[in-house]
Amino acid sequence: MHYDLVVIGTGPSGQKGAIAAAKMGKKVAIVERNRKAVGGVCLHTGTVPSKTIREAILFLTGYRQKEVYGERYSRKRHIQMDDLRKKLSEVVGRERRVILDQLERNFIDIYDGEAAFVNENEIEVANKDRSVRLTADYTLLATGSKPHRPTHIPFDGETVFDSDEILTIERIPRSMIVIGGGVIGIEYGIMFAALGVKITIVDGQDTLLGFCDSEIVDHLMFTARSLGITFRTGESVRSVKQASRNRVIVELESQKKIVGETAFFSVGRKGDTEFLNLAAAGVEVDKRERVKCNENYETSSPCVFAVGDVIGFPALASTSMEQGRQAASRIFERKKVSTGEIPYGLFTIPEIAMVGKTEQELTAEKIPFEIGVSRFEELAKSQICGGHDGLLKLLFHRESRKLLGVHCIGDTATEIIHIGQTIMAFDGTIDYLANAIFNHPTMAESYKVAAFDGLNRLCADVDDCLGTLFEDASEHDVDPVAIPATVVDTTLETTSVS
Ligand SMILES: Cc1cc2nc3c(=O)[nH]c(=O)nc-3n(C[C@H](O)[C@H](O)[C@H](O)COP(=O)(O)OP(=O)(O)OC[C@H]3O[C@@H](n4cnc5c(N)ncnc54)[C@H](O)[C@@H]3O)c2cc1C
Ligand SMILES: NC(=O)c1ccc[n+]([C@@H]2O[C@H](COP(=O)([O-])OP(=O)(O)OC[C@H]3O[C@@H](n4cnc5c(N)ncnc54)[C@H](O)[C@@H]3O)[C@@H](O)[C@H]2O)c1
Repeated sequence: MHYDLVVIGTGPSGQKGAIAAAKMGKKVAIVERNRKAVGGVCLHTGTVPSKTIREAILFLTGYRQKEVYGERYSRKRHIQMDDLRKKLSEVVGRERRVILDQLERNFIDIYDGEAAFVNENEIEVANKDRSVRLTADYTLLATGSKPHRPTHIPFDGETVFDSDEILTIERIPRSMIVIGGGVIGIEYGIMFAALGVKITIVDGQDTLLGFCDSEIVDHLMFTARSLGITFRTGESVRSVKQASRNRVIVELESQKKIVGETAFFSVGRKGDTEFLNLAAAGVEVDKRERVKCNENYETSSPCVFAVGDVIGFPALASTSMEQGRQAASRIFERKKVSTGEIPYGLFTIPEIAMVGKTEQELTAEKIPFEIGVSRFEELAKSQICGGHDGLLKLLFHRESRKLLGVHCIGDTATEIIHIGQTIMAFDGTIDYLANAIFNHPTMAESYKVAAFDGLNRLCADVDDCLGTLFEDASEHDVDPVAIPATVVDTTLETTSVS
């Protein structure tokens, strides 16, 4: 059978790439190892399971409500792994049906089996029952990634496990040594700490989550420590030994020994390219088995494009989807690839989200900026719902007042970050936020509070604050009537503080 496009992999990047090409009127096939795996790592072992389990933990432990009803409040005592997995099969089953339905109604042929190149225009798809050969003008590699599993680590799936296996462990351990404090290690580490598991996180780097704003990371570390997590940063692991079924000993190069019931290995991921016979198509990979490609998703073979985790950074479900769509329009419409600011969302407890530059980056680039902060404990919505722990931080240019970065920690951070993302996409200023009316009570109001805080700081720097705000209002094309209200608020607040 001949196709305009064969997509390998049904994760977010493959699905969206296949659908985009089908919408352009192309004949498209998509290949997945087996039909059960439709949806990819995202649906079966990555994003969706980890977030479903997180939600179950927050719900069953009554985490958010403890502030109101006291530390001993919980919805269920003696939570088991099966309680956490209860919702998972339902969520995964539904999502899988939605994906299959979307592919089918766009007339995309779905093949079950492991795909491997015969040459750059021919692919063999084999499962235990049969093997078929497909020919294609173009192939889109969307095969994703898998956990990096060093060979000297004694993985057994129950005492020493990776992020695929953590979903099937039989019972919640009393303690867990997390090796690798990247996004996966920290998300799962904090989740299990919220369940009362004693967590130690070991990482080779001195600073964790280095791409996030350091104030936000400090805030997260404070909360993590208050949940009993111990951090061992700047440490190398010498060995991991399984002393018995419920006892692991991790030895560090610094001679420290950490003893725990279990060890969770999360030291990064590698491209899922082992069985693709990429050499037959002339496609090159790097040392982590990721496909090498340029910014237009073109690989070293002119007929083969690659998207999603298999090409590495940023390796998110959100970016993977967009890469799939953009690759399809690059292949068939020769469109230039362009992406705006990428929002990051970390589903830690509390959650973290960011868009744009961090304070460290602006300082290094010598960009004159000011900060506006809103603390969630001051928001009515936060009082109503619980989850006071958090803040929103706006970074804006001192002269143009354009928003340069937004950093948030706390409940709904991953949702409300998109407000900042949109303002930045339209080159918006902090004045817009100070003047806009937000629904009350909402967490989104934190933008307005932070904007006022930012304007106050800017004001504190000039002699004639009132005059400056009026001048700036006309300069920045803001309704001048709205600005004095800010000033009145500012004066009152300043008076009450002094
Ligand atoms: C624990 C965890 C939590 C995560 N949380 C988040 C999050 O909160 N937010 C976020 O944005 N991202 C998150 N991610 C990342 C996200 O899951 C990935 O970025 C996303 O799944 C990548 O999508 P993809 O389309 O590249 O491939 P994948 O989802 O990896 O799918 C690839 C598919 O290709 C198939 N395949 C591979 N080789 C072949 C072959 N030879 N033949 C046939 N089929 C093949 C595989 O079976 C798989 O189904 C998380 C990842 C993990 C591991
Ligand atoms: N919310 C989200 O968006 C989300 C959630 C989970 C995963 N993800 C995606 O999954 C990807 C993979 O996550 P990850 O956490 O596995 O990888 P990662 O690359 O983010 O982190 C790996 C960590 O392991 C450490 N490390 C490596 N080797 C080590 C060793 N020998 N000893 C001690 N520490 C070591 C590194 O310093 C690093 O901090 C992420 O890059 C991200 O794109 C995203």
